Amino acid sequence: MKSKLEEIYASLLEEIGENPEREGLIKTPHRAAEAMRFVTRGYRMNLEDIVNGAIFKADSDDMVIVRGIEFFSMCEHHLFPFFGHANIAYIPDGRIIGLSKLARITEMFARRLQVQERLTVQIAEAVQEILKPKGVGVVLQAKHLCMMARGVEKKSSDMVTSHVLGVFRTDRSTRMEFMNLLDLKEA
Ligand SMILES: Nc1nc2c(ncn2[C@@H]2O[C@H](COP(=O)(O)OP(=O)(O)OP(=O)(O)O)[C@@H](O)[C@H]2O)c(=O)[nH]1
Ligand SMILES: [Zn+2]
Repeated sequence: MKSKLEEIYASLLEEIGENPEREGLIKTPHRAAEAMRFVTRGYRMNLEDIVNGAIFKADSDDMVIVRGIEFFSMCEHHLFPFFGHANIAYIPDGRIIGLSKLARITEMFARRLQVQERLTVQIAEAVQEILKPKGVGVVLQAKHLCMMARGVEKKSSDMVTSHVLGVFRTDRSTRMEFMNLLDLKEA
């Protein structure tokens, strides 16, 4: 039986003037539905499950930065992808988090309909909530297909957003250390 999403994609094909019965398109509603479920799977994830207790005691209070975490998200205005890299830093307060978990947190929020600004804030707040560090800084750099492939058609533009919490907000030198350690070239 066809899922609701498959039926919607079949109607969409008809609506744009295509024949959903032609050979190349027979399985398209099924594939498109699967793809849409994949790029929105973040709605079916939660923070506790993905962090899975991977928080460890540590004495250090030196800045930890994970740079260049790839992400793919979906612009909530056009349902077009935007994609790029996330950079996440924190200052530990007795605890550190498993390295992969910062990428998983990014994935959980990226795989939803988003605007880049909110994605940035949600990642920062999730790290703050689960780890309770002295501060968190997040910088995202991304290219938006809605701006490259349609609309104003600016292919080389990208968007940089940041959100900082705790000492990254109150202490300028911490913030500067973070920004200086980033290597923002191409999204
Ligand atoms: N701030 C922000 N804007 C976004 C993001 N993704 C897409 N947009 C913008 O959302 C806006 C929607 O504008 P509208 O005028 O309602 O829609 P539109 O007619 O399709 O706009 P154009 O893209 O200018 O053709 C556009 O300016 C997009 O570039 C995002 O992550 N953050
Ligand atoms: Zn868009």
